[in-house]
Amino acid sequence: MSERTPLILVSNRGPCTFERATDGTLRPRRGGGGLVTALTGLVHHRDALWIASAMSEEDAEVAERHGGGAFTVELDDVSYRIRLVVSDPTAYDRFYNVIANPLLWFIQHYLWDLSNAPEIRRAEVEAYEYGYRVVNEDLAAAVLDEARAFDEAVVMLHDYHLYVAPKVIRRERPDLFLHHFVHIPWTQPDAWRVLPADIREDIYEGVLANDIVAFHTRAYRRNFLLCCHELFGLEVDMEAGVVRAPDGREVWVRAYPLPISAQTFQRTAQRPAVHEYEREILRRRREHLILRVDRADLSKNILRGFTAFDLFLEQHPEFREQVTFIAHLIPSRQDVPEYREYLERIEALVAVVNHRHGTTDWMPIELRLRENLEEAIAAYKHYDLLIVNAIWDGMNLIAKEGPLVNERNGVSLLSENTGAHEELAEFALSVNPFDVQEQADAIHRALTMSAEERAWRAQGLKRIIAARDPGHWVDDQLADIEAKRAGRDPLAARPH
Ligand SMILES: O=P(O)(O)OC[C@H]1O[C@@H](O)[C@H](O)[C@@H](O)[C@@H]1O
Repeated sequence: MSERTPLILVSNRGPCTFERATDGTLRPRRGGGGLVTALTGLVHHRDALWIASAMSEEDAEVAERHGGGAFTVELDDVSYRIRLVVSDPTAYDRFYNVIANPLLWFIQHYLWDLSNAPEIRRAEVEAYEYGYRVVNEDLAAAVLDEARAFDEAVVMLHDYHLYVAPKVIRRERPDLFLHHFVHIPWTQPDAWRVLPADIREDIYEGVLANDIVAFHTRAYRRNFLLCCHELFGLEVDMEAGVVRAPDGREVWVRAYPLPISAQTFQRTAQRPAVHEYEREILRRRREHLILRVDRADLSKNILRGFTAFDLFLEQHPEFREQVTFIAHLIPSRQDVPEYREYLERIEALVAVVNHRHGTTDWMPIELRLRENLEEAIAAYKHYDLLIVNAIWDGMNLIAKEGPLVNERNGVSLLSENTGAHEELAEFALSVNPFDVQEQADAIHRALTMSAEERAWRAQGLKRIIAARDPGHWVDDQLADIEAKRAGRDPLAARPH
């Protein structure tokens, strides 16, 4: 693919949201989450226009000021060319708070089993029709508008918010190359049966309108192929990773595990604000420091993590007053009732554990409910144990960021259901996210591990994490785009 082939990125959340400063001006603030990190790697690598939803009134105001067109934003030394798309607020609310989160997010993290899945009523069907589809059509319209200037372009769509947009784009512009990266797990066929058949079909038709569908791991890639075959009887080649779409086109299905940028992250870890927070941690730390950093999301399995810690303290009372568990939790999606309740349950459980084991001058769990990158990085540097016990997680970048900058040969407790586990299993302590006793035992093992084993594990993790950067991730995808455009055989392209 030529360096000059225009690249259009599309995602619901853009690189920043706008906030009103005290002087009344609108200032960009970097968006959180793995997706923004991943796409920033892409923007670093290639000139690209990034189309995203206006997620707040302030975003909409900025979009309006630019006449709905593209503009440039400078953020943390990166220059982004973005276009914010304003959708009808009611449609957007249905799209984000009824369909994308929770419905699709829950299905794709197995957060329901089929006995406690939600009732689908007219409200959900209408939210799909008049919310999810509408926002997808709005974003697709912006892509078509931007692509009008080009004879050819590659459109890279991202995540579960945009499953329908590709078919809207393809209908108008079959010549554009459509590549869709799904950053969250793809679950097995039965999980998708929660959706009414016509919605399920609409979603798969949408995703299969792409030329390439991409995931972080081979397991999600396999699940997607299985779904195409079992739910829709489509012809799939599991080995080559190819599915024949209903209209006869070949769709490639690929896995590209997302790396972090070691260089950029290490630079961020040297900011003066990080050093300031480190001093505070060093002043207050006990013998052992356990850390977790997560969005307060049900998929992150935060309650079971605290229960495991509770068990550990009960079974190993000699560790009381010796260990502190800092939990940096970023409140997220608070307009969705399940998320609000989850946060309440987290706070209640922390109060119980602290009450049960705490003493007058020791609080076992310290809950930090805020987003503060520098504070979190300071804690990364000084943990003895990092807990990542997600029920399911597309990749989980915390599992990579923490070990990269940690300075104490800290151990990683890592759920076997995270995408990162495919790469890091050898050097982490793998756990089953449901098995709280196993997690309690792993906490004990980590805190009593020999210095040699800790060093061996920590160095192994650092080596794997630093070996690849987002440039490789982007190059692999661009190489496959090139191969497919050139009509090459999928098996002859690089192995997946
Ligand atoms: O709802 P939000 O805050 O935009 O978060 C969405 C993102 O959440 C992140 O946790 C996921 O890794 C991304 O895949 C996803 O796009």
